[in-house]
Amino acid sequence: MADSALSIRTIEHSDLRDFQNVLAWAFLDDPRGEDSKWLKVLELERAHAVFDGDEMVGTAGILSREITVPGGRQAPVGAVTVVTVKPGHRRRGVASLLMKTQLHGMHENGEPIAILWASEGSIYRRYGYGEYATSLAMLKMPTRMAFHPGVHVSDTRIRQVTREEAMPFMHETYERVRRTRVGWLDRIDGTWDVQLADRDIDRGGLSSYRYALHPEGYVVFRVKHDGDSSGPKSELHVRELVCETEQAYVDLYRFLLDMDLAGSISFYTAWDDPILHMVDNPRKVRREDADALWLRIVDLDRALPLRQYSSDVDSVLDVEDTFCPWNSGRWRFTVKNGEATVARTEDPADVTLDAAALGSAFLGGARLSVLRRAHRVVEHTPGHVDALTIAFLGTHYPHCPEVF
Ligand SMILES: CC(=O)SCCNC(=O)CCNC(=O)[C@H](O)C(C)(C)COP(=O)(O)OP(=O)(O)OC[C@H]1O[C@@H](n2cnc3c(N)ncnc32)[C@H](O)[C@@H]1OP(=O)(O)O
Repeated sequence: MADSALSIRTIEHSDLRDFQNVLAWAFLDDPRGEDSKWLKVLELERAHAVFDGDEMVGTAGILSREITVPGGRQAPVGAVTVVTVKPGHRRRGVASLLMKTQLHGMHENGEPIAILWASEGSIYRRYGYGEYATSLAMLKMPTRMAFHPGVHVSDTRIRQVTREEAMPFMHETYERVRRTRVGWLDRIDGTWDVQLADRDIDRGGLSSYRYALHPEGYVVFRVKHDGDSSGPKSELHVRELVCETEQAYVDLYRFLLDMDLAGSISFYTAWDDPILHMVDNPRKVRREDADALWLRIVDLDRALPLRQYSSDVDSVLDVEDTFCPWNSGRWRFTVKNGEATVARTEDPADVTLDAAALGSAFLGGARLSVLRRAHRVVEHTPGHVDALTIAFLGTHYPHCPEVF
């Protein structure tokens, strides 16, 4: 429950200095004033601040984006960002007030889905966000690994070019590719500036970005220079690898693996990145998994029909949602030929689950059958959880390649 001394409103241009100070201090960062890269994408009319009297003590923003959902469709999504509370004002309901204002506002605007990257794993489930809506694999591999004999590398020439030369091609390629990848987002010019920010302060001690183009894809990476008397062993840190064809993916990986003076490659990539099956010795690829997007179904009856499903089902879902109570209660969820309809019903429930569980499963990330084993989903009619699990799964794991 929020402290009654608190008030909340959207921000104006004159609030930006305080807004940036609060978020910098909350993230243990240096305030950057006008230099903050987040200014390039912040939508003032969707950014909220909480005040204790005249003092700004909390911030949060929503970015109006589009996400690719199963079936290759695009759905509007509120990308929640810069949720911060000034040190000294925590644990008195500031973040909860921000979350409630955002989600109720999205409901009134008819925006069906919210997504975020969580700074800590214990914050967002209470607000109905589901973990592992998309996952990440953090891969580290030695260069010069051979491919499995069946992997064909083409003789296409890959060109390393300047940022200015690369940008137009990258914009066009990304725009086509993101429409085919579940979990990928659209980008405006400001998004590119944030995602590929390349000032000294953005580099974390690594080199500036390098850009390499293939006719059907591109790779962006930084270099961490390293080496000793045994020879050079610089690290290539891949920022994004975006390809329209599988051949380009193979060719660009080969380009990186064959880079002279480099000893290893690191890449935060899709959970099911095919590289593990491309190389001759998959154990040489060290892999650590992490949650990526957390997803919140804001309006269940608007959100569920937005995507396509893998098989037919007909189940009554009893949904628990105290934070967004308009979703609570029983819904008949029917899929025919991949298309879903959702309607209120008085029929008995086949499955009970909460909003966060539904959010985890929505893109085909977490499996409802696994959530049942975790006691997050309860089956009342045998067979329904398995049927729903299969309906929600896609051919690939969902993946979101950018942190916003
Ligand atoms: C999408 C993003 O922007 S992710 C970035 C999130 N921001 C940060 O990590 C910056 C540093 N942290 C902060 O600014 C703050 O601690 C926040 C935003 C995480 C939480 O703000 P607060 O105003 O303290 O949260 P609030 O008081 O509303 O807490 C609500 C509940 O969540 C719990 N909670 C809040 N933060 C945390 C946390 N980091 N770990 C565990 N529990 C937490 C509270 O204990 C409380 O639980 P209760 O309802 O059972 O009493």
